Amino acid sequence: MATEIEVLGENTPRLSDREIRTFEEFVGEIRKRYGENWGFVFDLKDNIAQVLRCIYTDTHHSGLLPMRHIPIADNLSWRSMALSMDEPLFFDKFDLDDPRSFYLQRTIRPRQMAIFQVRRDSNLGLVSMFGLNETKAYLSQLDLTDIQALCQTLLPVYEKMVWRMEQDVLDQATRTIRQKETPIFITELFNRLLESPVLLLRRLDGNTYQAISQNGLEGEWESETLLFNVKRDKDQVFFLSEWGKITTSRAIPADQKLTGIVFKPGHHVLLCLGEVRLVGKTKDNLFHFIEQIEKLLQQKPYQISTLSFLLYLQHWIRSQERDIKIIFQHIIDTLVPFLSADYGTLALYSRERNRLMFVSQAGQFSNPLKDIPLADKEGTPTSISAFVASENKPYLVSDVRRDPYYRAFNPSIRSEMCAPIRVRGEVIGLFSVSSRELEHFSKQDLAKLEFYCDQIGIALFQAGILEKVFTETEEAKKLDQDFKFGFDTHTHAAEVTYNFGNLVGKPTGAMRQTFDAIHRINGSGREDLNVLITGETGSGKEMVSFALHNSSNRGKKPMVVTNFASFGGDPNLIQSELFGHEKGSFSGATHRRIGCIEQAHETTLLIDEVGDIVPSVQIKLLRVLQQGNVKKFQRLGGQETITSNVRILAATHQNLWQLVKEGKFREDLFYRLQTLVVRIPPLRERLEDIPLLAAHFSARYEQKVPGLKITWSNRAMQALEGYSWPGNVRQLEAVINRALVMFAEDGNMTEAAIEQSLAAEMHQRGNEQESGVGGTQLFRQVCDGGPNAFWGMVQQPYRQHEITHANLLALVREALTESKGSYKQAAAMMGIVDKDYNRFLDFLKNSRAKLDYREFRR
Ligand SMILES: Nc1ncnc2c1ncn2[C@@H]1O[C@H](COP(=O)(O)OP(=O)(O)OP(=O)(O)O)[C@@H](O)[C@H]1O
Repeated sequence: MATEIEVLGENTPRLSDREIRTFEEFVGEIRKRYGENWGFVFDLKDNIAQVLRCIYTDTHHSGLLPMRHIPIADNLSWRSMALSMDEPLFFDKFDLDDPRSFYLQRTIRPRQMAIFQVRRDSNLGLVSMFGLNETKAYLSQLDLTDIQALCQTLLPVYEKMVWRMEQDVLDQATRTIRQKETPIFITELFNRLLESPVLLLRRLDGNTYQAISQNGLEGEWESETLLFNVKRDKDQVFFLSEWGKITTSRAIPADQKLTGIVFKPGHHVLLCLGEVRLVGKTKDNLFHFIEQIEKLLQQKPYQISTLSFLLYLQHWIRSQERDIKIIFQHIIDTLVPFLSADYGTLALYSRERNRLMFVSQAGQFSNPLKDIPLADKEGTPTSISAFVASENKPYLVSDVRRDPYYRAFNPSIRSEMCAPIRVRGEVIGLFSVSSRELEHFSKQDLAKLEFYCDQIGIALFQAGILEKVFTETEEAKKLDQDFKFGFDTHTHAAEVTYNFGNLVGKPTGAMRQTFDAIHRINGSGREDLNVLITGETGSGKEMVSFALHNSSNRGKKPMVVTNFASFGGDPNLIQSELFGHEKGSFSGATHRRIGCIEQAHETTLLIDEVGDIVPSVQIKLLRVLQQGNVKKFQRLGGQETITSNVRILAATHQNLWQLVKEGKFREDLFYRLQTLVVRIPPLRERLEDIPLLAAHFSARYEQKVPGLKITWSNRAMQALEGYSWPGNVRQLEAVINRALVMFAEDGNMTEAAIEQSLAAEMHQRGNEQESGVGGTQLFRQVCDGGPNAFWGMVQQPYRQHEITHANLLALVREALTESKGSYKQAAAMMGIVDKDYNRFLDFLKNSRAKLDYREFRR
């Protein structure tokens, strides 16, 4: 018998001749093998509307199907049931009176029914077979397996159809959303989703409602007054159990039940006319929509917002845009807020390399986008995403601190979920989202995430840009290698090549220009150019120098650092520091000394606080800087010409131009240094970096205290973000460390711990300004500290910037006050033994802390 095929349903996409032929061949093959008496129905799963759409049936048996679509829900119908199963569903003696047969017309009485799944990862649709002849039709278990396999030949058509159908719905909705006001869009959307006429009402007061939009309803439904009782079912759905007074220009058809959904917290009511059953995924989706809509409707004027997430997702994927990074960024930007997550990442999985490439991120945090292997040497997954990639299953983590695969990058993250993006069953990527809240995501959220990932997979496949994804990401990865800013706190630290050292900063934030500058300088390969690094004290100038040095050809040798702030403006000392001196070249020059330019042969020299070099030495430095990398000079008091191949970097916290204007800095040297400038913004201009820095310092601290796991409360982080940080990153580090040592119990960083540490900080800074009180305290501590306490309690912390110059001055002032101007006695009080007395004086001199003793002789 010739097979005729009919397309059913208005919203069903049209089929090409080739697709029709595929179905015909399938039907022909089954009839050939199993007899002529089979009728067929082909259903497709519509993810957006959450219904089964009948796409074909053979004409002969078209009476089997009603035109309306079947909601996908357990036990609602045999077909929706079969959709949720892995195995074919088979009835030898089919019972037409079972309520689950509701969607089959009673005019035809099939004896047998078999429903098969067409599946890739999840079921895309069904093939139903109805045996109409009592005697002939019979299928064995073996036959079922055979037919199930045969059904897979339809897979390409099903995949294409799913795609086209979604396109179609989304296209229409996208057009609507662009053209119309939100209420109209909402009613259209619900009308489409629920396949029921809908009415959107706004509460005026009490129980008076006004209709603001309607769809699928005939007649006018204006300014209605409505009384209704809502019934709340156990899952929080509100149904209208009874209409109050409602005026319409048309009567409500008697055979239609009325159902309503009340928006939470409820200034709006969406009424659906007809039988709307909310079950399974449909309900989840609707809830999500309802919440979004409620938010949307509260805004004035009504505006389009995240409600359209799916539409925009599809829109971006189907647009002419072929830059995968842009597409991914749009996907993730849309979905992260929609999933009420604080952060999300999208990674690609390269099977050949067995690595994950993180390509986009969105949300409140930022992490270097890395390329990491799937497992470490022991075979343990390197992250939650890696675990999901290897298992090919979604994964929900309610508390990341208890998860073996979680790798912290931000201390505020508490829960996470991740799902694979698959194309033809193979994992090609991972989408993970995280939150600051414990147990933030539910199983339903995970199901949603999986659903979105399925959409992304289908879309990428259909858009035919997957190959491009991989090649482009490889290229991007090469570029990213140079941009490996940031840090990593735990095990995959070894993975990161710190071309920029441990320089932490949000690549998209205020540090962007600094990173760009470093990147450009590194990329230029011009190591003969002078680089000046500017930034306030503690902002990270030394770290930037290390970043420049480490990534240069000279990076294998250690960088030499000199700081002129400690030379008290003494020209001999400064010159000697730079060029070295011969024995006896000036009083105190008891030995030959090798200067730092010479020490830095074949490596880099950082001249810190270059603004502190006195003008008489500036001219000599200028001559050196003019020479290119190979410097020729003589030691102080020497005749021999020394050659050193050195790259010089200079840093300053001062405004050099101001010094030029004041006559303290040579203009020619100023211009020479200005060739390339890397500016580091103060921390107060990049508060977005604080969470990253906090995580970085916490991780460092954790390494020092085995077993300690530091946790951050949101409010603690906010307290950090609320301070102005005059001492920049160094001060932040000090505040965090102090809070950890003194105020945080078991590593719990609370707001109180931060507040206390900040209070101590402010107290100390206040003392510094008064230059005295802090000194008294420090002096007492040193005196009580026993022999040699001075070196450990003062000299070392001063060098490490843990105590400031003002603190040191205050200490010396206090010591001299106590000793009435005697340095000898002051030294003894502070535990300095005789043989170290000169060392003590030298230290004070070099630190510009050797005060005139005469002031204290009273
Ligand atoms: N971007 C950053 N990432 C991580 N740590 C940083 C960063 N910037 C600064 N730090 C930390 O802050 C401290 C001060 O940094 P650094 O010594 O580089 O500042 P500086 O500008 O050279 O200070 P100064 O002007 O006092 O010499 C260091 O201990 C470093 O660990």
